[in-house]
Amino acid sequence: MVLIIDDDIAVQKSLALLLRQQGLESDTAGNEREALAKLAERMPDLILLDMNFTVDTTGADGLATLRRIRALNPVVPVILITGWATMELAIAGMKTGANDFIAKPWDNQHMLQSVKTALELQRPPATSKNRKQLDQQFNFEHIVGQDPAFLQVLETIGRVAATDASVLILGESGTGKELIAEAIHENSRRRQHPFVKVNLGGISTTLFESELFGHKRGAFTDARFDRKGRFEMAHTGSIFLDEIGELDLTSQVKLLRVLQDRKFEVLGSSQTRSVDIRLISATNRDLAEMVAEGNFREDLFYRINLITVKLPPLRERPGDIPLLARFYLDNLRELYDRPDLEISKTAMAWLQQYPFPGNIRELKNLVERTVLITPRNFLEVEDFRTQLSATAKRSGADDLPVVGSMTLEEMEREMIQRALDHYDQHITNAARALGLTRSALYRRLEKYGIDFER
Ligand SMILES: Nc1ncnc2c1ncn2[C@@H]1O[C@H](COP(=O)(O)OP(=O)(O)OP(=O)(O)O)[C@@H](O)[C@H]1O
Repeated sequence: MVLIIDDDIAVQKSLALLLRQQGLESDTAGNEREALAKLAERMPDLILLDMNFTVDTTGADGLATLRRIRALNPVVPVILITGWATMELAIAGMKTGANDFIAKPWDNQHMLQSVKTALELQRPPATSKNRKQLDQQFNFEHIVGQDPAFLQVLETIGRVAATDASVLILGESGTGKELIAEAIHENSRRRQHPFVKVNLGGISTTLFESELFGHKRGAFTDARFDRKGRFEMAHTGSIFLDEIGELDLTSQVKLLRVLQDRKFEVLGSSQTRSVDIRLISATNRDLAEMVAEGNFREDLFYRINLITVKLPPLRERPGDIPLLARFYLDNLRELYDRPDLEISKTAMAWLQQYPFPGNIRELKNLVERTVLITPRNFLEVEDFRTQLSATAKRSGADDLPVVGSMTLEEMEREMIQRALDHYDQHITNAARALGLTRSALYRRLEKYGIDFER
């Protein structure tokens, strides 16, 4: 049963009808006293609480009611309904332990999505499963790992995949955030629909709107054709916003608006469009710290992280290193038709103690490079070590310009240009060769004003 707390009878009725159409029973309360009496009688499965449910539009009563509900029951899911004007109250409500918030006027589909998600997530998480059990239940193909902390991640994403909950994936560069985002989509009921990836690190403020919302021909000087935005492409599917921590404050407001209302306008068109998406985002930045410093909007933070998943760095799960190394070796055996490829025991132990600052991506590259360069099939410690030091040596002292002839910045610019030329302007490859994330490379391209072909 869902308890609707609102003094507006029209709101009570329309919410009750919406829920009934989905087979959900509901009850209503017009004020706090009535609500608390009903809660004492029977605890509902979910509460919908209007933050402005008295004539006093400060909404302070909604917050006070939420506190009382939490004192009575710390776990019953509560979704706040709030006007744009009282958004800070919704944020205060999230801190007080609300599960989600919806802005008025709400979109019915978005409301139901939030209700169903809260109800589904309420089920107690299963006890820790081993990898085999997880594989029987979910599709985690191409994902290697059985370290307990990593299995916990797989268990969480398996459980939340079926809901429409927004998921925020945190982790250092190369820990597999994109792979995990894909797995969430693949295990969701949206799997037959698009999975659209957007790298927010590479998008300037001016490009942001046209990239995400699309534009009409003539919307601005360079808009020679109509362009479909990423949100529209992701309709009925999932949208993956990578490097969300790189987004500037202006773009954050625009993103919040569409996530809140599930509505947006194509640039150059006055028509409002509705969109049905599941949001997955990722970053290697400390978003909570960015919120504290005022560099990331708190309301956006709460909007994107109904569920947070933290991927452990590879050095914290050394037990997975041999599994990953063998996985990549198997792929290479097939790819290069070298069935006898093998990693010696000592080499495996050596790999296991290496800290891999670049995480899984670095391990993958190291295995690939070593296989390519080494003519023998039996790979020893020396073969791996040579590859590591070869990378280090390429920037070795002998080849460096004379002190005073170049600044560090000039060298950086030069190196970036060389990497782009070497890889025919392929950003991902150039970034990898430079040991940067794509977004870090984009930032530098902008900083140095280097032209590149997208
Ligand atoms: N558990 C895993 N099993 C197998 N391969 C993995 C695993 N995790 C990551 N990888 C591989 O490592 C590489 C890096 O992963 P991914 O791009 O998902 O990392 P990321 O955290 O999104 O990195 P960045 O923050 O730099 O964008 C990819 O080639 C991916 O396929």
